[in-house]
Amino acid sequence: MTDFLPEPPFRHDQPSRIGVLLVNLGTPDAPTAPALRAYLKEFLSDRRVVELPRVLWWPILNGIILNTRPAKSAAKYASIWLPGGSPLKVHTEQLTARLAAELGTRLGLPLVVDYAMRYGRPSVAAALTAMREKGCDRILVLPLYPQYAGSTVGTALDAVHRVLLKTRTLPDVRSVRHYHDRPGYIGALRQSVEAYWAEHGRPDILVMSFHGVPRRTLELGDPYHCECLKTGRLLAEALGLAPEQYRITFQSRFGKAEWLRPYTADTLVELGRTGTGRVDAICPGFAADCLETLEEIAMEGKASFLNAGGREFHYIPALNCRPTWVAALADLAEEQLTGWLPDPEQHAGDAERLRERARRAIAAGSPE
Ligand SMILES: C=CC1=C(C)c2cc3[nH]c(cc4nc(cc5[nH]c(cc1n2)c(C)c5CCC(=O)O)C(CCC(=O)O)=C4C)c(C)c3C=C
Ligand SMILES: [Fe+2]
Ligand SMILES: [Fe+2]
Repeated sequence: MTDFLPEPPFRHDQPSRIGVLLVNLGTPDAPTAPALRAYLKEFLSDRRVVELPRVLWWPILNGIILNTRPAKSAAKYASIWLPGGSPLKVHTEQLTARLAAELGTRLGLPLVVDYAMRYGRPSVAAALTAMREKGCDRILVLPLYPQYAGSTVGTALDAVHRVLLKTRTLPDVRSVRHYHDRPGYIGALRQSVEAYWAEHGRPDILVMSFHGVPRRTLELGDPYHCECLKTGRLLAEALGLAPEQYRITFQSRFGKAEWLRPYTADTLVELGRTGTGRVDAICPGFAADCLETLEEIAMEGKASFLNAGGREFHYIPALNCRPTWVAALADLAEEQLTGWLPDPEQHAGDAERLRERARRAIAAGSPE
C-alpha cells in the first residue's frame, strides 16, 4: 500500500496538541456563474445529498441543472455578498476566531481551533492536514448543524473519515453528531429572540423555518424531522409561546419530489392571506446567516408575506457569533475534551469560573 497521505516524521520533541475542527456546508468563492457551477457540481454530486441512482441523476445534473442554476443562484448570492465574501464564510470565520479565544481562555492550553467546509474551501482534507502539521494528535470535529441529517452531518463526517482512511498515524478523533436539544443552544436562541423583541416589539406569530430535506429520508429513518420539531418545541417553551403563536416550517425545497412539510413559502402566503399582521421568522437550524436565510427568508419570504396581505415582517438573524452561542459551543467542545485535558478536575474548576464571568458579562448586556 503506497496511497497513504504524506505525513511529517514522528518527533518526540514536538508538543502534542488538541485540535477543534468546526465543519460547515461551504459556499461559492464568488457570486458568479462559473464559481456557482463548481460549487453546485461538488455539492450536488454528493450521494448523501441526492440519493437518486447515478444513471438517472447524472444527465439531469450535468445536462440541465449545471447549465441553468449557476447564473440564477449567482444573482441571488450577489444580493447578499459582503465585502469579506459570502456571509456563510464570513460568519464561520468569525465564529471560529471567537471560539478559539473562548476555549483558549477557559482551558489555558495551546489549542488549534479551525474550520473547514464540506464543499469548496478550505476543504476538510486541507484543514485536517494543517492540524496534523501543527502537532494535533487529538481532534474534535464539531459540525455546525444543530440537527442531524445524513445530508449534512453525515456527509461532513464522511469527509473526515475519508481522510483518516488514508492516514498512517491516526489521531484520536471525536465528533459531535447533534445538539438540537442542548440547553446552551436553546438558551442562545431564546436570548437572541428576546433581545430582538425587546428592541423591535413582538410579532403575532413566530415562524421557525428549518432547511427541508426530501420526505423520503424521514420514511427511511433520518432523524432530522424529529430533531427540528424538538428544537422548535423547546424554543417555544423557553419563550413561553402558546401553540397558536408559532409555526414550524421547512424551506429551500429542491426539485420536484415532496419535501418535509409544511413549506415555509406556503405558510407565509397563508398567514398573509388570513390577516396575520406581523410575522417574525427565525431559522434555528442555520448557525450562520447565509443565502438561505438572508435571501430566501429575509427577502423572498418577506415579499411573499407582504404581497399576500401581511403588514409587517421581521427576520431575526442567525446566532452567528453571539456571545451566548460561542459559550454554548465552548461548553459542548469542553465536554468532549474531558479526558484529553492534562488535569480535568483543575480545568473543570477553571471552566466554571470562566463561565460565571461570561454569564455576568452577558447579564450586564455586553455587546456582541
Ligand atoms: C439537493 C438537495 C439539498 C439538500 C438535501 C439540502 C439539505 C440541506 N442544506 C442545508 C444547509 C444549506 N443549504 C444551502 C444551500 C443550498 N442547498 C441546496 C440543496 C440541498 N440542500 C442547494 C442547491 C444550495 C445552493 C444554493 C442554491 O443554488 O439554491 C446553504 C447556504 C450556502 C451558502 O453559500 O450560503 C445552507 C447553509 C441543510 C441544513 C440541509 C439539511 C438539513
Ligand atoms: Fe441546502
Ligand atoms: Fe434556497
